[in-house]
Amino acid sequence: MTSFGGFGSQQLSVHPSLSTLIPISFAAFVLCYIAFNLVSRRYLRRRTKRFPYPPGPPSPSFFLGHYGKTPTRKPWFDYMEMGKMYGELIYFRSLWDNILVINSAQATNIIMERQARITSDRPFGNALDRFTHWDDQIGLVVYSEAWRYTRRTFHQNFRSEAAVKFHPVQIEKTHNFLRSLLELSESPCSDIQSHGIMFKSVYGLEIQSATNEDFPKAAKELTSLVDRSLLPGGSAYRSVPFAHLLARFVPDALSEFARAQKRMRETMNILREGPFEEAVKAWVGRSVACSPASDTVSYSVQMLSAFLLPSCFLSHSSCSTRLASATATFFLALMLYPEVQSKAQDELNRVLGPGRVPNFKDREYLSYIEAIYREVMRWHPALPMGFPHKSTKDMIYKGYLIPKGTILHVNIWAITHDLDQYTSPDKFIPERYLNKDGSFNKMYVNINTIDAYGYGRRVCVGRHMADDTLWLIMASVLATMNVSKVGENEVLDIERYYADFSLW
Ligand code: HEM
Repeated sequence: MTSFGGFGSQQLSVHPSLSTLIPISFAAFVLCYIAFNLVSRRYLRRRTKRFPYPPGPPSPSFFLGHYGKTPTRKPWFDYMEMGKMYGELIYFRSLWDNILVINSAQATNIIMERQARITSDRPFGNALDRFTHWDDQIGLVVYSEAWRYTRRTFHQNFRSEAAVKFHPVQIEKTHNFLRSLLELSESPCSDIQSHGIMFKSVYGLEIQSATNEDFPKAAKELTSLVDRSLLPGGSAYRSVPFAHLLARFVPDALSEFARAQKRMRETMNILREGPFEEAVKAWVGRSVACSPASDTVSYSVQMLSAFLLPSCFLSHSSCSTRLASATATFFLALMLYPEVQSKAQDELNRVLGPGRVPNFKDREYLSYIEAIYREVMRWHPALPMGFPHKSTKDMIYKGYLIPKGTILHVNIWAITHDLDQYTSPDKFIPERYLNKDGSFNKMYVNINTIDAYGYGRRVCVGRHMADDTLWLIMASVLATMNVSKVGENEVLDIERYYADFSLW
């Protein structure tokens, strides 16, 4: 009988070590998983004999689909361009995610609004999402009882009539913003002020204080991390099996992926715990100045039975970045279209008299300012590809099958720049929202006509507050100052600053 020793020494040289075996078996498992998914897709495709999938670009790789090949820099332009070849729907696969980009208002209305019952899920909720705590944020959480509960409470506090309680905070912060602009402060004013409105409205916190200025910084950082995953194909890597184990156990030095996911988890922790704890501390110690915001905090303390505020928090913070982005668009428009500014100031002088800063009661009398706000939202929508939705049932649209589980992206930019709907869509023309006599066209009164806020049951739940904030900022700036470019190179600088806000 061969001795273990002799055989063993031979064994060592022939068999791979454990450190080789682990990655090989991991790779084998991933390949089997992909193969299984592709075979089951092929089987499922039998259903499409009657109804084909919508058209889309041919897949560059059998296994990966378009993984790693989807556009990431201002992709809304690419999908608009592709629309010339494929039409209003563009369908493709990234790993095993079926992805549909919707380029038209009509398809959006039918798929996202009329079929909202089955298109309101989000493509998150897997193990990696749980690791990074994505799954407990209202904007990312799957369509579930938890989402319904959070959304209902959010809606109660932010619906049109309730959002009125934020007016004093909005006025205070907007006036601070005007002051800092007038003092020609070097600080990135609109960013700080919009974060200020969000933090003070919800938590009663002053972000200028040394103790909590980390929050807006963390919020901005997180937004940039999350935003890329919201693009078509941007989240396919998140459902790779064991990705969460890589993120959790692989040392940061060995993997950029693990480092980024851990950073995301830490940032999410700062944001979901910190501001709420500070607000409760301040509330208990009565050190928060009595403001309408305190109502929200005291209400939230009562509702603490669940994850309520922490789960809303990411959306608050990332959405203050949207406010900053819309404000930057407004300044860009004033610089590029001085005649718009003159017309708005004529209206303010006529309706309010010279020198008076407008307030919310004046809004209905200021049609041109209203039109400027609407045009800002159309011209450069702050989230041009919206947030991804996911379908929970098969559906048929114009003879095409959109299978259950498809990730749906509306190209908001394509809709707000559709030549059939808007003449010269790349130009900033507030008059498109006005009647011939200068009054505001009633067709656009409903806030739901603003595409920038998204669609269906996941439509932006903070839109009334955003709407009030942006209108007030725009009206107040126009009433108190002239915005113009100083030299020829200035526009370039401003555009870089603006690009920073819009992240892509
Ligand atoms: C210019 C300002 C803003 C824009 C353009 C904007 C846009 C959007 C969009 C496009 C979505 C995704 C809708 C969809 O899935 O179809 C969204 C979701 C959301 N927004 Fe906003 N938003 C803004 C400001 C705000 C503010 C100020 C708040 C909070 C007060 C807020 C809270 C939310 C929340 C919580 C969601 C997730 C809703 C859900 O998934 O059920 N947003 N927003």
